[in-house]
Amino acid sequence: MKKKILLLGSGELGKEFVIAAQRIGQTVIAVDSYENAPAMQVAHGYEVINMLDGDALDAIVAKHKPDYIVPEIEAIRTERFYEYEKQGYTIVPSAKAANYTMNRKAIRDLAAKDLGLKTAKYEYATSAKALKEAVKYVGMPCVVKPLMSSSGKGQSTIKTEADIQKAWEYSQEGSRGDVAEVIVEAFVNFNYEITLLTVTQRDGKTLFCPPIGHRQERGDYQESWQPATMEDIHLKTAQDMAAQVTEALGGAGLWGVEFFIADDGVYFSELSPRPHDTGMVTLGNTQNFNEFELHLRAVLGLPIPEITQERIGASAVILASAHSDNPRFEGIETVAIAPKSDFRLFGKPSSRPYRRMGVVVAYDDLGGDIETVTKRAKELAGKVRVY
Ligand SMILES: Nc1ncnc2c1ncn2[C@@H]1O[C@H](COP(=O)(O)OP(=O)(O)OP(=O)(O)O)[C@@H](O)[C@H]1O
Ligand SMILES: NCC(=O)N[C@@H]1O[C@H](COP(=O)([O-])[O-])[C@@H](O)[C@H]1O
Ligand SMILES: [Mg+2]
Repeated sequence: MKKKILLLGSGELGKEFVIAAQRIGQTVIAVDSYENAPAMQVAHGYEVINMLDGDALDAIVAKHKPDYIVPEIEAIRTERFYEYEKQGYTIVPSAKAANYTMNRKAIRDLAAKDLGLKTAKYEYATSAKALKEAVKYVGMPCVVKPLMSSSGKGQSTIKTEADIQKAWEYSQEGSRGDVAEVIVEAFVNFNYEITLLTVTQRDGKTLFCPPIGHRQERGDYQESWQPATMEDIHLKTAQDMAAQVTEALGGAGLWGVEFFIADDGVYFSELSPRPHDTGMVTLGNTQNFNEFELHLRAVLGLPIPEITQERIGASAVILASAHSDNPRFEGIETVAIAPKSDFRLFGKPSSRPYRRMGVVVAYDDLGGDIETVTKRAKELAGKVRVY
């Protein structure tokens, strides 16, 4: 069962996935747009290409003939995946899943229109003028996001009409790919938000991890914790929605399905067809298998007997404060000496303000206090300076 995996995207999430794959003897070729990306540092081989360039993608697929193609980022010419699937390649989780989730329009229309799931009221716009109309339709406050982006890039909130032009310009700076369109969503005044890690398997059985709570700033996650305290009825609703969306997209793998929980119920937000950044909390061994190991098992078609919560935990991000081509880390000792805590530094070769460079995980026994653990993770991460 030695398989070759072509990993498209080589950030921190890919790196942990490669480590999980290495541990059971799989071969991984890591791909990204720059050299020495985190996952490349632990893979068997690497390729540096622009993954939005379909011809460049075709060339490396033909060169490596992988058993599995595993997307890791949101900037890939995923239209080509349908062709690879026809040629007999396995795309993880499936060509449709990777293609639909790459573009907010495809996945939102599938969830809201085809499946009838509850989402924020939304509209699309292709110009500043159209944005103005769209804002009128969804109402203020509302959130603007490029159709192709992630980690909050190009995302802003419109509170008054004066914000509209700025929001359009900002969205165009943060957009990946050649798509100039944005989605405008009514602001959901949620009480809390969660990621529901969902595992679809080749045998058809879908498994759920305990829900992960998280807090976001600038559209990017700051802390996550597991388990999130939530009402059973909301969890059940979220699980039903996650099962529906993942089934409609098809394929085997781990998915990060995002929900907002508000007074009027559970809203589907979006999903990643791969390990989720907020799921890095599982690196604190909060579960019997972390999210990367689960993804790998599902990809390889290895059985997963059960998913159990082994302890409670939290993660908090370590962000850079400056641009550097040789980032330095200060304060790691403070984290290292703290009990029931651990950290990862991703090894990104350069930094820029707010770039995620590492993560602190803190944990406690089942029955411990999740708020205390989260506070500890956050305080420890705050002791690290990257510049
Ligand atoms: N309609 C909304 N109402 C309220 N808050 C929102 C809305 N849309 C997004 N947010 C906030 O912004 C965060 C990031 O949004 P979203 O997940 O859509 O962006 P993203 O760029 O895809 O991020 P990532 O790639 O990290 O998942 C959400 O987790 C939530 O906190
Ligand atoms: N929310 C998506 C997410 O967290 N993706 C993770 O961030 C990396 C890009 O980081 P970079 O922008 O610092 O290169 C991606 O490669 C992936 O691991
Ligand atoms: Mg998100």
